[in-house]
Amino acid sequence: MAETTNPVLAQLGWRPFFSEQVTPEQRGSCQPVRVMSVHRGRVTVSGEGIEDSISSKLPHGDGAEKRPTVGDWLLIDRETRDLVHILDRASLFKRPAPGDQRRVQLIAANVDTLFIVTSCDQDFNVARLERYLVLAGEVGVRAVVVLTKADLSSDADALVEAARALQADLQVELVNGRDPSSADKLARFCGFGQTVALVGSSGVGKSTLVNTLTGSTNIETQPVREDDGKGRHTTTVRQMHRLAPGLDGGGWLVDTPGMRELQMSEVAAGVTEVFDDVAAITLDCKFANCTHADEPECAIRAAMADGRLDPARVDRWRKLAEEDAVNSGAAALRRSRADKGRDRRR
Ligand SMILES: Nc1nc2c(ncn2[C@@H]2O[C@H](COP(=O)(O)OP(=O)(O)OP(=O)(O)O)[C@@H](O)[C@H]2O)c(=O)[nH]1
Ligand SMILES: [Zn+2]
Repeated sequence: MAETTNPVLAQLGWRPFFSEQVTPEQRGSCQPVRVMSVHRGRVTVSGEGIEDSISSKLPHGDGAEKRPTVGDWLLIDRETRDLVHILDRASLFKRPAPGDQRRVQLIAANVDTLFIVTSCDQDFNVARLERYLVLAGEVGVRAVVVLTKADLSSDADALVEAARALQADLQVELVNGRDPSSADKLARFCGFGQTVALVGSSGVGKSTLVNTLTGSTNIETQPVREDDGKGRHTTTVRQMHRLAPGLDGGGWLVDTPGMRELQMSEVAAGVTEVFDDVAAITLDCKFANCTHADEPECAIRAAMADGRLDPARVDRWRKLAEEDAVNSGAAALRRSRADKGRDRRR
């Protein structure tokens, strides 16, 4: 398809995964655009020769995942600019809708790399990093641990090692988020057509990093004027930021409140991926349903005893696996919340 070589689309992240989904009929009547931000009933989109706000209503079919979200690729009618189709997503961040656990809230689509941001000072926490790695594994994006505030720490190298030990071949970058030359270490993930997103606790330096990577002084003040479809102009905040041109012609950075708040939803696939070594050892337990507590011939206890497995790591694996089982039902989830509340009150 011609669009694969179109530089405007390529810069927006268009690639064979998307172009291959377009049928010959759609090629004639539709054009692909990427969602830059989402508002009530409307989305702002960018494509070849188009920067516009369009209705986010699909002609047929509804349901949670049938709504466009930030980062989505859409096919729109060349003439009417009506939304025709949402292309399958290469990756999708979602969570249970706040206040209604049965509904799904979409957060961002087609992210290539997730920056898991933590700082060298008080925030560094192995269990939290592991949770984010599980999330990245579940969504299917490449994870990069970004350790900020390198300039404030004297034992940063030890933290880098601790983070690297979490997963084979895990990328860990130590940066001073305020210093562009230091943040340049992240450039190889931010190149032409690439999309990155950040997660991490409050205060670890996400905004600082976003400002440095986009070459802007304040991301909060990048309004876009857009037509609300009724002839009025409203001012909204962009959710996909162009990365600094110095970073190889620019990729994209998704920064939305939903993304920042993201913790974990259901972690099924992810837990086994991050803890694949632990999962492999459980296969050697005598009983398939071993709880690794006091059963005879338990491979997990044996591995802890002879030093092959770190008991603290096994403990975290257990907690995540339990949470996983609980999360698989919304009712069960509410029960667990109630239990946790009760525990805290004890
Ligand atoms: N010395 C130093 N300070 C940093 C670095 N990164 C961030 N800071 C400072 O840490 C504080 C918090 O940084 P923010 O970028 O606001 O953190 P955040 O993660 O966006 O926090 P929320 O907006 O609450 O989510 C600010 O005072 C930053 O200037 C760094 O690499 N080195
Ligand atoms: Zn066992």
